[in-house]
Amino acid sequence: MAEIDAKSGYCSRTKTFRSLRKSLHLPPKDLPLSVSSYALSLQPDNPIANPTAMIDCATGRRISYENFFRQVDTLSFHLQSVVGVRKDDVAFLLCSNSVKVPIIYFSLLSLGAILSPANPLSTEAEISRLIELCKPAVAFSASSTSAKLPKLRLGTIVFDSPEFDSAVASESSEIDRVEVSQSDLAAIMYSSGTTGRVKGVMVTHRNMIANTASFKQHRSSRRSTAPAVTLTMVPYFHIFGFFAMLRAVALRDCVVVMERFDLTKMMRAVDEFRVTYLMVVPPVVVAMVKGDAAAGCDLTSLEFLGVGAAPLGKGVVGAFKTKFPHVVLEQGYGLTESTDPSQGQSEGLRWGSAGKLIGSCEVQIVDTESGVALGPNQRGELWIKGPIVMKGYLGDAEATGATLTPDGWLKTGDVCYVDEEGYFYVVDRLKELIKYKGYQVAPAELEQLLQSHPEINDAAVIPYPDEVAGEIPMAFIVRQPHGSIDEAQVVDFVAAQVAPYKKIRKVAFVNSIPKTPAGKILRKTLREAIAVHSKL
Ligand SMILES: CC(C)(COP(=O)(O)OP(=O)(O)OC[C@H]1O[C@@H](n2cnc3c(N)ncnc32)[C@H](O)[C@@H]1OP(=O)(O)O)[C@@H](O)C(=O)NCCC(=O)NCCSC(=O)/C=C/c1ccc(O)cc1
Repeated sequence: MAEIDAKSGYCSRTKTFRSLRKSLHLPPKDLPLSVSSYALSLQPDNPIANPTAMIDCATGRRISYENFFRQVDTLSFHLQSVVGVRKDDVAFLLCSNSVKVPIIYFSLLSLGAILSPANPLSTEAEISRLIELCKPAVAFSASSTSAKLPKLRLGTIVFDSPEFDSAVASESSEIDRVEVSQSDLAAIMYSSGTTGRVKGVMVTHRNMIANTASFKQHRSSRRSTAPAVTLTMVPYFHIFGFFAMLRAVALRDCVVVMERFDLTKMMRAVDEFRVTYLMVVPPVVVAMVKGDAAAGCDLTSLEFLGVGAAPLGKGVVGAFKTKFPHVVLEQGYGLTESTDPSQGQSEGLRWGSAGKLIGSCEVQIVDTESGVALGPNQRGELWIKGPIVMKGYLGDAEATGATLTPDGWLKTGDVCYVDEEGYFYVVDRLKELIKYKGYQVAPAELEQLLQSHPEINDAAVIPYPDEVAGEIPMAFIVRQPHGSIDEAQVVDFVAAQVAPYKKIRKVAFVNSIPKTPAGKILRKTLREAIAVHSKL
């Protein structure tokens, strides 16, 4: 069609950018299919039959694919026949990375149960807010975190227990077949979206199938015949790590599971297990570039570094390329609400770009003032449409309506532009969010806590640039007239009530907080003041 520019994908008639990649090869929409069945159906396509499914990075223990599938089946049988898990039951998961987590995820998905994973470092108060949202029937937890969970209808399964081990090792029979539609919910993931309060993102099986299909298409350009080995240190309780693991299993990679990030151990694991793919967040790239943790390690197996969840500075990209010239560094762009709409391309990468739009999707760049859709090289809010876009926020019609348009566009809250060759660039953020080490921190949540302190009259929280973490939460505090609260007391007060990544890490005392006449905090004014101050 002449109205679509072949280089940028921009359609002058609809004012949208179309994907320049092949359409995704997706199963018919109305075919009953869970993402677990879809993932397993892709496996035989892999020309390199990889026998090992998982390696526990800490112990070197291996689980073969044969054993992995057997354990998934046995656990599914146990969950269905002993625990009583049924289709559409929500399973709340409080698990750090472990080789058992993929087994739990695949079992639950095959039963049509809905996964709802959360950060195990969350406090009891944070967890009870999530539980209120997703109303789980059952939970999975490590023994160290199970006390933070309330009593649930089908109880809590402690996965580092002898009972769990015997449940996955016992004899099992076929499960009662469960028909899962692609439009059914596969997961409820947590995000603060473009505003403060935590929301449950409804991710469907179709969303996950589309994401996996896109990844498979992307991978087909790989030339090496060595077995693909993916090391995942990013947590499986967020969409980035979840998908890194799911897609690696779908492509029959060997997955090296790292529970807790440690740079030296990660480098040694790349060497020892001949890792080809490493999925990381920007602070890890910064650490790889700076230190000498790679000294003495043979990293020649490493082909690809996938970076997501937060922006990566140009300087870091350059330094990485100098230090690891044989490794392709690809930045992707993704959010929980849309999985990943763009992926880097190994051929012709652009510095600072998050790659090109995946197949079967379209985007618009919308002027934030006028609402008019813009063309190539113009900056505006990124809107996305396609099979990867979430169903909405659980039980929150207001937030869903503010984020999804009636004709299916997802407003991302990110300011982007698409260049004349169809490359994406993320340049700013409209949403009120802090990205600490790739984790989302909602300023409004911290402000609410601060404002509850008797010695604090008013408070505002903004992102403060940090070389290692990307951004840290900084609080501006107005003391009560006779209040004497100091920096350490502010930090400790918040730290006692939130997961460690949400801690306030910098404090300034001010006389007033700049606000609009309607009382909305002018965070931009505070951010600009900080920018000027830090240049002095
Ligand atoms: C490896 C990191 C970068 C660094 O690890 P760390 O330094 O050990 O710190 P932690 O983050 O594990 O822990 C945070 C804090 O909690 C502390 N902590 C730790 N475990 C404990 C403990 N058991 N007791 C008490 N304190 C503790 C820990 O010490 C630390 O404190 P501090 O040093 O003060 O920051 C880690 O932060 C990390 O994995 N971050 C990734 C977060 C993440 O996955 N985000 C993705 C969100 S989803 C998304 O954006 C999607 C994007 C996407 C993009 C592209 C796509 O293609 C698709 C999708």
